[in-house]
Amino acid sequence: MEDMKRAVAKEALKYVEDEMVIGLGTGSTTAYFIQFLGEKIQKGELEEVYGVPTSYQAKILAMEYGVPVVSLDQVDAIDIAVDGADEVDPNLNLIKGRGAALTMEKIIEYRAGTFVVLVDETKLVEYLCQKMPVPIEVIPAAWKAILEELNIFNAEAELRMGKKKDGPIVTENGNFIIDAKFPKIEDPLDMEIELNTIPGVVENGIFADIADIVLVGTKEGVKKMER
Ligand SMILES: O=C[C@H](O)[C@H](O)[C@H](O)COP(=O)(O)O
Repeated sequence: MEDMKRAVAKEALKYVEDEMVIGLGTGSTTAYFIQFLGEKIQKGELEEVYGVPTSYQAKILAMEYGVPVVSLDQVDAIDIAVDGADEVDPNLNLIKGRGAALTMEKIIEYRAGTFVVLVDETKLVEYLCQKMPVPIEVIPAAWKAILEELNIFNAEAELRMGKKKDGPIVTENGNFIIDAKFPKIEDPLDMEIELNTIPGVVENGIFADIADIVLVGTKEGVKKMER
């Protein structure tokens, strides 16, 4: 599994050129990309490249490996964004947010000239929500009302609890996460928009029609899916 993650991360470097502003995703797969990117910059093989992190994890890794970091409000445009995903359907719609960074990820990746997604083959599904729930970032005061509202969609939904923290996890924006397992998402774009109309929802982890390229790590090597 780690070999597949490393392989897709290496492949993603081929899309990076001098003077690019790069959206730096969150998660274990993108961590390799940030590492390899930093190593290339340190060797002088890439120049004038800047990273816009989607989370503290991405920022800390970028600092550790020597990728110059800038914030979204310091750049005019993002040339490319690179990030992992929890599920990818045949039309390159995604579920993201296992790491609770979905809101900043979507803000940055929506704006990227090219959005490259890095996954291993276990993330490929026939339809969204086949295996993974949709993470939904919510305003803390609204969590219970939103949980109840999700019953309309027949979702099995729960508040995400901390592992090394008592009580719910708190996102980098100061919000809670609800993980909602829907029976089957027939129309990802429709569902993405509908969930965001619920008052108190900040953003949800369906990324419909955003990914341009998906690099899939398989036992036979890296495969490319493109829209
Ligand atoms: O919030 C986290 C992100 O959406 C991650 O990019 C996603 O969960 C994939 O992470 P990983 O590469 O560790 O499977």
